[in-house]
Amino acid sequence: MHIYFCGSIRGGRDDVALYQKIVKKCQQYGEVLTEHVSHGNLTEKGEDASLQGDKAIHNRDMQWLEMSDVIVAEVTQPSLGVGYELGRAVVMRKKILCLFRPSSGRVLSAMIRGAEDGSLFHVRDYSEEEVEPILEEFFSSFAKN
Ligand SMILES: O=c1[nH]c(=O)n([C@H]2C[C@H](O)[C@@H](COP(=O)(O)O)O2)cc1CO
Repeated sequence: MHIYFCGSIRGGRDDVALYQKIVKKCQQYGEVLTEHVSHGNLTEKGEDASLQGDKAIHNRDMQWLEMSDVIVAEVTQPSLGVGYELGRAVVMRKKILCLFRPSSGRVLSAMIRGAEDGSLFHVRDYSEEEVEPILEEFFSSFAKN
């Protein structure tokens, strides 16, 4: 299974430790194409785009999104890139799980919360210690479909 993980990069790296936990768990179920999003040494400047530029990052990520069977997004730290990826994934009719931590004090965008449709687009509120069981539940339901 190909898994596309979305997490904030230029939107801010506050949750990178949590991204690592999510990616590690997802790797029990398949190949995470965007493992770099969870790397501790990736700063909010983003990947080194000096050679090919942001267009190369965008085009590679859109190819990976097309290849993916499932999208897992940590959406607590707001990120334009993650919002864009999710919008594109909806058009591609991918199965999507968005994870949000209300303990952050933030209120999730209506464009994400309101996209929940009970079949392809799922939004789960969670606290950090629940993340692994939530992913287990999500991937086991995915295997049945
Ligand atoms: O260097 C990058 N590499 C990359 O893969 N992305 C993708 C993956 C992330 O899920 C998402 C983060 O977007 P943003 O940088 O706007 O927070 O965009 C984004 C950047 C920088 O915008």
